[in-house]
Amino acid sequence: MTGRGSVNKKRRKKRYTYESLTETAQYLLDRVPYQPRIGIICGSGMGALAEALSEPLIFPYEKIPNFPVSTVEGHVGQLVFGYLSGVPVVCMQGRFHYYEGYPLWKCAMPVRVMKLLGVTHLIASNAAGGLNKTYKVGDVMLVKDHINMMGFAGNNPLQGPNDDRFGPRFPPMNTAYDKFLTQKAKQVAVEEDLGGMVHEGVYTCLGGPNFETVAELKMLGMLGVDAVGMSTVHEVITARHCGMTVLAFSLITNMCITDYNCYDEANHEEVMDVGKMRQDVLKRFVARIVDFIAKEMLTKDD
Ligand SMILES: O=P(O)(O)O[C@@H]1C[C@H](O)[C@@H](CO)O1
Ligand SMILES: Nc1nc2[nH]cnc2c(=O)[nH]1
Repeated sequence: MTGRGSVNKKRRKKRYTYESLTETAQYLLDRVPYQPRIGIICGSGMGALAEALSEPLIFPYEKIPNFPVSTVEGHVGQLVFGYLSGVPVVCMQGRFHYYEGYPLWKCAMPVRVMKLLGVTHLIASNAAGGLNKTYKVGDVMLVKDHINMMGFAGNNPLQGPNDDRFGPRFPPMNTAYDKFLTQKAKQVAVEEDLGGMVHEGVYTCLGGPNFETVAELKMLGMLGVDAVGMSTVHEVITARHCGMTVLAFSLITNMCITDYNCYDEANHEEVMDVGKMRQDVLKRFVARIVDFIAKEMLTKDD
């Protein structure tokens, strides 16, 4: 390969360093008059979560040094800083997926940037297919654990040289999802009248972009998976590696089809429609959780 092609290939492969990520964070800190403490990642169709922020400062990904760009419909592709429940937060309105052609370390890169910005708590949302038969479209599943399917095949966002300034070579993952915060989120859900629609379950991320076959879904069900998606796991691993406290939830946007006699098909339009349908209730839900983190958890970290 010669000329532009080889230059692009080198760029794609070049890993971020602590220094290059610091440069990205510094670019943002030079333009934002505060440090966000809570990071929020919007799932497919859930970009409206960022619209709840007051005094928004918006940075399109293509303008941020070293940032990848969003290529998926329903992921606007911008970082939004602002206040939610009076708390300074940063929100990813659009995330990166493996199927877009980005390696997992690149998909998870914004989490490390958040860390360098001062974020200590991450709220990651996603759209997912419901595999647990008791779930319904529009329900919310608080993630209590994940199965890193891609990791089974050796694909992990922490693969490659470890930088101890972010975290240890061998991070534990049995406490990935904060129990205290998850319990509180459940309580908030009941108070917000989401009660019957909120579950706790196991999420898995597949590489995508295709939705699953019936046999694949049957297998995942046997493994104990409650909801299937194409994101979040690599972000959570990266966040836990650098010591962040994590809450994650899935919006169940479609039920997984495990019946060979059913001819319905999963599709991205439906995923986005359900995200829009639930956007107001999710905005309130996330705002309450941010309020709780600020009052009950941030002070302890200071
Ligand atoms: O970014 P998330 O995980 O919310 O997006 C899900 C997975 C695919 O990107 C897309 C499929 O419709 O929704
Ligand atoms: N892998 C996967 N991702 C999704 N995102 C939204 N729905 C689904 C689904 O059914 N499968």
